Amino acid sequence: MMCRPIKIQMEDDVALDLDRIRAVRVLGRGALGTVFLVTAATGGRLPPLFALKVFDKRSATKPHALRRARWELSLLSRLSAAPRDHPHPHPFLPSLLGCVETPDLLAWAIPFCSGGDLHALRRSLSPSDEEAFSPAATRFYLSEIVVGLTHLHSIRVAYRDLKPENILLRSSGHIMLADFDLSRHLPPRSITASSPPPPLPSDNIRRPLRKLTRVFSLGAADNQIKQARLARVSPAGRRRTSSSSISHSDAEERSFSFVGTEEYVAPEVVRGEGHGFAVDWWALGILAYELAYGRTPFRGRNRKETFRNVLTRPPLFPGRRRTDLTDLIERLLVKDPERRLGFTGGAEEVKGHPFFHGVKWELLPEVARPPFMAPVIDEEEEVEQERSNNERAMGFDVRDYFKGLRQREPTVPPSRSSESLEDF
Ligand SMILES: Nc1ncnc2c1ncn2[C@@H]1O[C@H](COP(=O)(O)OP(=O)(O)OP(=O)(O)O)[C@@H](O)[C@H]1O
Repeated sequence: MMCRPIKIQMEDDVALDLDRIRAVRVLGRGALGTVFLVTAATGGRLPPLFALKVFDKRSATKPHALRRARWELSLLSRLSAAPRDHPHPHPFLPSLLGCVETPDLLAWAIPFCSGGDLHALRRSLSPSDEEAFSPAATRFYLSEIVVGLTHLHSIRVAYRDLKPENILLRSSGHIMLADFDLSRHLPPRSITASSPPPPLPSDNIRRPLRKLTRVFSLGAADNQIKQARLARVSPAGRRRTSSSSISHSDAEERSFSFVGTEEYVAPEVVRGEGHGFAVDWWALGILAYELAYGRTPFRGRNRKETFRNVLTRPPLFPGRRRTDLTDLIERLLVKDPERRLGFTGGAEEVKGHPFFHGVKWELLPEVARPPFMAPVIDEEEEVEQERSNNERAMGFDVRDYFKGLRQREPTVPPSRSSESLEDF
């Protein structure tokens, strides 16, 4: 089959050759695509294992699904393009390893995160949802997320889908924000101040790694960080929300589409007022709450109740003890976006909150022992063994995977993705 590369701005050639890669297994299925663990033929520029997100053009009944897939790809390309002042891939954002388009598929490769996602990790640690991460672990993850958001905002991109399921964990234990199909470029006038990306070193660069305690000033209680083996738990499906865009003459400045995951949607989005970068700071508040307390603060019995809570209720904290974390959450969960932490001062304002006091932001990627490390996976070894045992039996071709799906479902019903992305 002819595979044609997508024209995107990259310094290196990123065209993937589907004849030279084999899928080992499906890593996950989302509203937009299926993600595979993939191995490439030896000798190329690709790592031995990587993730391949594949968008099946034939199963998408709505044109905006393809548009979203293309947007995600173009953003990844942009994140990977190395401007002179920031020459390495961002440590907490994915880099684009390659991409390919066929008449049926649009596929792109990003680094494989063997640690699963934060939602699965939290559930594996506390299945009852009662306990959650320690303050130190919460601070570590929030800090890395803030650095990722700082960079996105600096290139005028609002993420709009911050939630634990989209925070993947690399084998190093550091985070990688994933899933950018809901993100949106916001033109300058809508921008709340956001600082330029810090000159973070790539995690490809060999440097002496640092201990968590040298990057964070940890209190005694915070030192009780436990090592945990990660269970591969499928993230519980949380409904993503997407309904009609609200038309507005000012639409160039702000986004008026109604997207996100119910429990993470900001009040201004519920009210249909249009939104800017402050939606990400709101979502950071929800995430901070969920990481610390094991549940989101405004969840109701149904969508209507959740939204009512989002609009009217203050977050309530178990035990009512006031801490820097509860203060941070309250300031991020201010209903009026213009009074929300981060609106006026951007990421620097968030970083300056006392909860983050002592965080050495530029050293974060060098923390050698993050709170949780993924179990050492020997998939790479397995792949190598299989490869030497029997080259032809190794894995499967992603094109065959989708052909097989189509044969089993001759008339493809509207997919979950096309339903949930309706009218975007
Ligand atoms: N780089 C990666 N490494 C490991 N697993 C990954 C990677 N990227 C994605 N996954 C897995 O695949 C799942 C689906 O990926 P992703 O969220 O990007 O797809 P999507 O179709 O955009 O989903 P959504 O419905 O959230 O929009 C993720 O939840 C995750 O479990």
